Amino acid sequence: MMLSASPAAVTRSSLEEMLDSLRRRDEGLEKSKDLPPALPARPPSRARLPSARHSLPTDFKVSSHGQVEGKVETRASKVKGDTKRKEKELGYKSGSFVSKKIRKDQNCVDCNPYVEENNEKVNGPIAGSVPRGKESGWDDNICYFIKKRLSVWCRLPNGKWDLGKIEETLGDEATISLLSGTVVKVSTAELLPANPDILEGVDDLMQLSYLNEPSVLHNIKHRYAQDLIYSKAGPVLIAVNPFKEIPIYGNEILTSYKQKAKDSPHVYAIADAAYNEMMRDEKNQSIILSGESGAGKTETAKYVMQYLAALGCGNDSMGYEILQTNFILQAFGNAKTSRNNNSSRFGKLIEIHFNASGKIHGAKIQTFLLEKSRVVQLANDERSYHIFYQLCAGAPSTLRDRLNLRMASEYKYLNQSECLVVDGVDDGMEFHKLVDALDVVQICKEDQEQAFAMLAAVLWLGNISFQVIDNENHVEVFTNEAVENAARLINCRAQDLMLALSTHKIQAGNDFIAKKLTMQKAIDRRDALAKFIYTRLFEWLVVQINKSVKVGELSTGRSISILDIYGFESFKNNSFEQFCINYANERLQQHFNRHLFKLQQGEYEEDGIDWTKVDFEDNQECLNLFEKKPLGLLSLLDEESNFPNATDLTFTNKLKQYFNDNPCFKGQRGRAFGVCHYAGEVAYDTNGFLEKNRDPMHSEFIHLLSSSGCQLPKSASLSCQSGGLESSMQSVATKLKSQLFKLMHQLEKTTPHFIRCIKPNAKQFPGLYEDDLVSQQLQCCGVLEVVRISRYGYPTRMTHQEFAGRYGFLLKETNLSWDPLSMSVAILKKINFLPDMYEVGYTKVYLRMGQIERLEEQRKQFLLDIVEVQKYFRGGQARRHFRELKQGAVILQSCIRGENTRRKYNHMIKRRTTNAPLAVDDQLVAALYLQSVIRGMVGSKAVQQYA
Ligand SMILES: Nc1ncnc2c1ncn2[C@@H]1O[C@H](COP(=O)(O)OP(=O)(O)OP(=O)(O)O)[C@@H](O)[C@H]1O
Repeated sequence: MMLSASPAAVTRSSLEEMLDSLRRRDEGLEKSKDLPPALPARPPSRARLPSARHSLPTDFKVSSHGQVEGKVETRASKVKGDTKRKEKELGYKSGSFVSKKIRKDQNCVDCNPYVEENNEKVNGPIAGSVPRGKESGWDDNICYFIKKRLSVWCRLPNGKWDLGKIEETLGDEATISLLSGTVVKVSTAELLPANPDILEGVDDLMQLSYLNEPSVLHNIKHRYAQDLIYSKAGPVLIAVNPFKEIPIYGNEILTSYKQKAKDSPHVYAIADAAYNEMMRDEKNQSIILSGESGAGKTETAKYVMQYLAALGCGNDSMGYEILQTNFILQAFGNAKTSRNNNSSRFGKLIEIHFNASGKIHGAKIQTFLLEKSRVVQLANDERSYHIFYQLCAGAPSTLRDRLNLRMASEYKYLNQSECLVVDGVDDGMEFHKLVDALDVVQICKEDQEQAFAMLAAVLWLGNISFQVIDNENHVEVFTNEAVENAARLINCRAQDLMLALSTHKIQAGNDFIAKKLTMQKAIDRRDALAKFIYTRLFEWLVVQINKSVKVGELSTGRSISILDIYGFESFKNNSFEQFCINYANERLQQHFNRHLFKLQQGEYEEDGIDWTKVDFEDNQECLNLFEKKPLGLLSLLDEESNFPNATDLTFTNKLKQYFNDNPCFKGQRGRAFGVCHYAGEVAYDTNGFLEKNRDPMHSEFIHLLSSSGCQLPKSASLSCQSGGLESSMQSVATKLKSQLFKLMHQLEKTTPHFIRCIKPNAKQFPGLYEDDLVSQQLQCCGVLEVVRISRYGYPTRMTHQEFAGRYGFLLKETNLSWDPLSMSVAILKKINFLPDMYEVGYTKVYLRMGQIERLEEQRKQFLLDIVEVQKYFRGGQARRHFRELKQGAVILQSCIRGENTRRKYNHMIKRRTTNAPLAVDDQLVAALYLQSVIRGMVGSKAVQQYA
């Protein structure tokens, strides 16, 4: 279908008539509104229709797919000047929580994973985003509050917000009596309106009349104090970590969300929404968890999976198997850090696939960049991966003997940080649970034992030491049980292992000669082998799990992906690992921004919706700092890593030279530099950056492992030699970047659902809510802006084709000549939506939060009514059919009986003509014959009458 319109059309089409009448109705409704003066006015009725306010461009066309063809001038360009002026007039002011950072020309074309798909949409309208005129109403509101002496939030000199009542004002100074009884004098600029008591602790921040930093913080705090850890910020679920068990999970609660008996914010509700949307639209969904380290992402992801497993429990064992994979990956990929006792040290995307009837029929797990250095090097008070401690504490004696296993305290890789246990965790018990989980995902006992042998080999490698043998600090391996055990577990000759650890092969002509390594190089070599074995073991495990949970062909259009990556980290000393983790978080933040701010607002403008932009903290500039080619942190890091004489210091100096003027970069003394991330500034020490980025794959290792008599190390080396060779040549940073780009492409094909996990305190204590910490996290994820966009925005967007197709039958009369846009308008008119609740764009219908449910409800009811009518109709039809059959049967029977009797009669007549005497029987038969003939005649007469 092609639709074109000309603003200059003289005759009014029926569509225009309809649009006008709809607008007149909306205006009528609007006038009747009686809003209290003190509350900020709802956005004035914006149920505008394109023809009423925006003339369609002359070359405007809608394709059959509902896409705008031709150039549509965006409203942004038209209103930009106006709004700037308006902003000035209204004295728009950005508070700390709603700080604005708008940057132009921020997308680096060759560094953007989205560029191919929608460059114009993302870059175009947003670059010059305009502050909202509407939100500047704070000033007016506070004047009203001051006049009426109402409750206000007041920022004290220490920066904290407190609730109080305005006693009096003198010029720009207000005297406030705080709830504690203290009276303070502050500038009126430090006051913000407080919400009425009735709005205390609302489920959804969208319900707050006054949306400001202290109100949001207070609302979440109030709920947290009552163990209500979940709140909504429009479409985003906010989950505050309780750091204690609370009875809000389990089968009973799960069932009430499943049956829609409960609808308060909950992780189950998000999972339910994703599931229903997937089943309704046959579109892949994603649930994206973000938040700082220790904020609760992994725990929340587990509850999502638990819910989905319960919903899609067609193949019971599959749901259970998928849940068990969590346990295995946590054992091998999580560790105690100073911020979180169970911190994920890898990123994970799990796709759960469903069949047409909504039952789980398989899954696929992808992991990203495991933190390798943790295997060999630990910060104080931190642990290596849980699995090492679990194995040492829980392995049964037979296994211990076979692996020559000792206590964790006897291994240097584990005892260096002097932290061997985690409070409240029994590693021995965890080991048994792990073995059960490995059984569930069908990893055979033989493979399990090989995996444990590799772990033990890593531990023994750490105990290998070297002795200096000459003046040049060249070393040899110190022969002790560590070498023997490590070699035995890898299943290679001890001599070969010693050579691989202490020598470097150099080609001389056609021969190779072994050159002794120096002490540091040998230690690095040993650690590199341990890291290599561990990472290959981790990868092998993921492959085995995937084999186990994959069932046949994975479906398209019916999957839910759950993304849980390591949270943003900022320590006192931040190294290459934090650099990578924080870069990954920047990418994820951009995905969040893109979906909740950029795409949505861009779409409104393109589609002619009357929309005033909400600004947000865009992290594109920081991403550019990382990704830009050739001058970005990652490119320069790669360049220096390939340069033989480069050092960490030359790398840092290069950064300082190139990025001196970049506002996201902060040059620091020596080998340090800082990056202004979306979540705050982080100082990185580049010590070890180049080596960690190169992550060299020594040929000696491949040689050593491929000679192993065990399958697992052998296959690890083979995978490196074949398919993995190219990727093993890539630097860590490049690998991470391409993994993240691939991930973003994948996520782009899904409908995202966001969960923002918040860490209420750094001590991991239950019940402790630190305002500053929470405020900073909410600020990072732009909670206020999300709520604002949601409050005034339209989460449901459907093309006119889809809308007309789905709801067109609700119209009593339709005109076949109507195009989908006319149908959409007619439907909206019929449904009687409030004026604020929808917008009609050039290509789509836009509905506010909650409206689609209303429409769906009406659709459902209508369908039920139709079924009811159909039921009566079909019943009547079936009854009539039955009667017809019955009558037919009677007629048929009477005909057959008549025929039979006629035959008998003829037979009797024949006997009479031959003068044969009539027997008594024959007399009886004759009487019966006469009777039946008469009955037959009466019956057919009745039937004829009835028919
Ligand atoms: N809903 C919850 N109920 C009870 N405790 C929780 C909940 N969410 C998190 N926790 C507690 O907080 C700890 C940290 O949570 P989690 O490991 O999920 O954080 P994370 O955000 O994944 O951190 P990282 O990025 O370091 O992996 C958990 O080990 C658990 O003790």
